[in-house]
Amino acid sequence: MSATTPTPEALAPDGEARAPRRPGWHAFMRPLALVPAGFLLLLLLCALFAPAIAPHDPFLPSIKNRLAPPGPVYWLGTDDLGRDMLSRLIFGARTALVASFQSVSIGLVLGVSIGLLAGYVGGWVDRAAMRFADVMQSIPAVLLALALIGVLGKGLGNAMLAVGLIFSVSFMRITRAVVLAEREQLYVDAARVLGLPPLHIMVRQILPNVAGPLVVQASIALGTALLIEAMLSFLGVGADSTQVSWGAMLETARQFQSEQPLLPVMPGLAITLTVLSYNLLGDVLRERLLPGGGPVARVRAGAAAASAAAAAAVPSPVQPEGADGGALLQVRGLTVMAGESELLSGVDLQLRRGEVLGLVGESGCGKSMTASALMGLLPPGARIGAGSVRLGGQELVGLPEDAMRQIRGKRIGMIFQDPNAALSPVHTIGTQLVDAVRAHTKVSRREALARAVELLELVGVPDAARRMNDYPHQFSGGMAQRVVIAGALACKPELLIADEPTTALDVTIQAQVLDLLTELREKLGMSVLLITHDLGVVADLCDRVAVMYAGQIVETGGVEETLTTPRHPYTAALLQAMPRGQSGLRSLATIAGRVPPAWAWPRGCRFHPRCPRALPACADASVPLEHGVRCIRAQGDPAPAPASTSLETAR
Ligand SMILES: Nc1ncnc2c1ncn2[C@@H]1O[C@H](COP(=O)(O)OP(=O)(O)OP(=O)(O)O)[C@@H](O)[C@H]1O
Repeated sequence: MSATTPTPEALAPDGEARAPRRPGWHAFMRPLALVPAGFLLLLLLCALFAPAIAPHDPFLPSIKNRLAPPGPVYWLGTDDLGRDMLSRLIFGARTALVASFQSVSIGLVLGVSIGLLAGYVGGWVDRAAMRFADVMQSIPAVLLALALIGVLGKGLGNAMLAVGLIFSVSFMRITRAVVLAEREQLYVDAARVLGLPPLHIMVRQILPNVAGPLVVQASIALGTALLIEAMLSFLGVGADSTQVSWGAMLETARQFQSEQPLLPVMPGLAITLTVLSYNLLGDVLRERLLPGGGPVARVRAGAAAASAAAAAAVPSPVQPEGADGGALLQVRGLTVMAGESELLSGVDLQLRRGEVLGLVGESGCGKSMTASALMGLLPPGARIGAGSVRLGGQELVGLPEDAMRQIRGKRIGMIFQDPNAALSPVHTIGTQLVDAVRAHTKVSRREALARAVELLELVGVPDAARRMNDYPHQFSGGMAQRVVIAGALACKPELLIADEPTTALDVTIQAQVLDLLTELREKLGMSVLLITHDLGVVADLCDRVAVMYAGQIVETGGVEETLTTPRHPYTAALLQAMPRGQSGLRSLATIAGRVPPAWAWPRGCRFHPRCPRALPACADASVPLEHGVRCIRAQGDPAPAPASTSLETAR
């Protein structure tokens, strides 16, 4: 791999990735959608312009014309008090729409707020919300509405408040379910890594994903609300005599149906057609907006940015370095626990300014856990048991969350393995980069936009200004990773943690992204902690390497000496297990066995059960890391483990 100037990948010209096919808004051009949409539009117009449209005063009685059949003056006839049925229907549309929108809005505001909080915070808040929802849903909606009206008093406003409370339960459940799924997504981790506050993450990152299901549910709820309003007005606890309600018109019609059989037809039809229209429209929206056919439908196919962390537009002040000997990052004895298990045991790392340190090891060795501990973003259940993490002399372990949020993104940036998952699918790249820039920097939106374009240019995204308006799914994997890197650099962090930044990418693109990292490190002078499985990448990019096994650093040193004369048998085994271009059809060496789980780290040297050079003493007591190696043979006998190789071979 050569460190050449990054070029946009050839596989996807201009970085374009084709978006998955999905039904467009032309879905609304079908009769199934046009007819209900047209009907609802007509209703809306009636509601808005009722006084202008209605031919008569809907409240003006005319006893001499009572129960008149349809005719040239009263097109739809009159009711028992001689009031014009057509005018009452038109005014009834106003009541129906206001009441249903009012209750659905109440339901949405309440349900979405509680659902967001319950899903995101979890714990007792979630349990309390769910038990409350269970109780509410075990009672039939109309009974509950009647009970609430009993407490709140009669009247359409109270009736709709009651209905809104009932609806809030279903909105809450939907929101919570989506939040539970979304909060585990990498783009949410990415937002945390940026140092964005929880409210911002909930509202700006997660909430847009709930929009599709909510719109569908709301359209169905509008129909239900209208039915409940009609029912309550029919029972005499909804609309009063100053309002016209289709439900109340039906009640009157019931009483005088024997004298005027046409009386219930029009209000009945109005209710039926409106509810049907809401439901048909809900079906079209479902097809358009929900997974399997919608914009929110996991269109992650190629995004990657808002992730990383980063902050201030100017380099943040570095604390006095004191005893850290010029190191930017100094990790000492870092131990991470989950219950009784040690996931990391006394990890020591040191990273100088402008240096690239590779952290390597098999899957399950603790590389990502180390990165999470450095960022102060351990998964639930894991905690720091001991040790210290100093960044530019400032201790990070034990720092309050607010202070840590100022470090994340601002002084430490992070990029992730899967660029497609690291970006929010519902925001443009421009919005996400602007958020990244403004997370820690007080700049205007215009300045942040200019900086975002600069960042995209810096990471080699062609036609940067135009691409600001694109969504993540419109970027290829390599381009998406460039956007993620741009997000991570938004505030010029001193340290960039790159957690397997190329694993999810095509081989040809991997080289370009690695070249980009090399170039950026030279240009910006930042330190990089590069987590990888690939010793070839380490040989290419890193100055020093730390080899990790079973939650411990087992060997650390300069890249050249460590990869050419490994001293720990595990490093030697990793090198032997590397595929080499010139090896022809030679079968690949593997390391026998697998990394044990954290609760079963072996006694003594943790690698001894898999080590070809193990001595009986290796199982006796744990081995300290001395002179950069954690092996009693290497410490007693300076001869390297048998895997000497040249750096060129490693590459
Ligand atoms: N949330 C968690 N709770 C408890 N143990 C965990 C948790 N996450 C990871 N572990 C354990 O911690 C150890 C280290 O895992 P980690 O993900 O850091 O390994 P890794 O080297 O980064 O692997 P990979 O390369 O696959 O990402 C493993 O034994 C893993 O099972």
